[in-house]
Amino acid sequence: MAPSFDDRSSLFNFVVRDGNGVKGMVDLGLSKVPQAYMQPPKERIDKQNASKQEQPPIDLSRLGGPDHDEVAREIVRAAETLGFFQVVNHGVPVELLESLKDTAHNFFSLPPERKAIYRTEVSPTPLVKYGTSFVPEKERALEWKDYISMQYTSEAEALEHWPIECREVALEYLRTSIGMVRKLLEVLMINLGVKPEDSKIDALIDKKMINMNFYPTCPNPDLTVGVGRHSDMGTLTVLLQDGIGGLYVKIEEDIDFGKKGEWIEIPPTPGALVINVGDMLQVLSNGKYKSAEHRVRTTSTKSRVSIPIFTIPKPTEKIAPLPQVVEKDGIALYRDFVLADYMNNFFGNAHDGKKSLDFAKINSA
Ligand SMILES: O=C(O)CCC(=O)C(=O)O
Ligand SMILES: [Fe+2]
Repeated sequence: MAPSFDDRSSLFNFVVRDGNGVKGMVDLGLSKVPQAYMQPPKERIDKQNASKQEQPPIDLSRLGGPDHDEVAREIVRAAETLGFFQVVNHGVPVELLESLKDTAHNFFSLPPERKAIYRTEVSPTPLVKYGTSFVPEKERALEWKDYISMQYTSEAEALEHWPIECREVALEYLRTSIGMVRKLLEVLMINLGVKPEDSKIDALIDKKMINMNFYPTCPNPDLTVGVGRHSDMGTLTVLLQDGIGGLYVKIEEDIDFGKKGEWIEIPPTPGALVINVGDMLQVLSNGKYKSAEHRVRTTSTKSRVSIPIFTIPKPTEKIAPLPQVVEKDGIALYRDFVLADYMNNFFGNAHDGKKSLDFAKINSA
């Protein structure tokens, strides 16, 4: 018999503990969203009143050519304002983007038992984690999302431990994206006055995680969120979204295309990848680059997939605003800390906008 989804603990057991996910619940047939997923009014996403980001994607093939400086300025400006931009000619083959989306759909169509072997409590490897929502134990309202997360340590370990259904395409995505991430970081670091030889880019992207997010169709998209307001904790995120849309970013400060505090949709753009600044880059740049607050809407018509690569410094890395920037600014806005401590705090709490950065903020600043 189907469990009663009106009762939070039986819902929790079915969706979270037994690994059926939101997908398992939706597959049983739902005419309305269970209470556990209903967001308070201030967290709901008003689709009607949000505008779309209209900036064309940045063409990365122009880096290193005669237009290099102009493209570099576009990248810097995007990182300093919205903290989100799209790129094309990024070096990741367009056919691979299609395979990634198909792979994500195929993976989440597997029977629940096949996915549930990767639940944190039982996963045969610490590198792979399958789950739902973000931190279900701590959330007042759950997020309408299932995910599989794959941590990269080496090719050999990925080939051995990542789920067989996704390992080849996920690895190829990582291999072909990382060069682009390095180039973007080079541009962003040089703009901060850091010499390329001092920029320690490898240390900033030492840890890499690929997630496949699955947002099943939802009977009440107006009451739920796919992902609640958050910023990403790492350095830069590369994100592939499909054609459905629903990714919204909060405008940090007045810019040509919007006012501070408004939410703007990053429109799906065929062949493009989305890039966003994470908390670590905001700290390193002493607040110049914006780790943007973002969230995801659900849809009633089609399930959506998105596939982010999170680049993160080494867990033992000491993070602090770069001396070159602090010297210029005359003040440090963030204290120094060890990355692992920041991560524990980030993954130990429900999503709450940019509150994660309070961990490092110097309040008197
Ligand atoms: O699904 C999306 O478009 C964004 C997902 C996201 O923000 C995340 O996984 O951190
Ligand atoms: Fe995110």
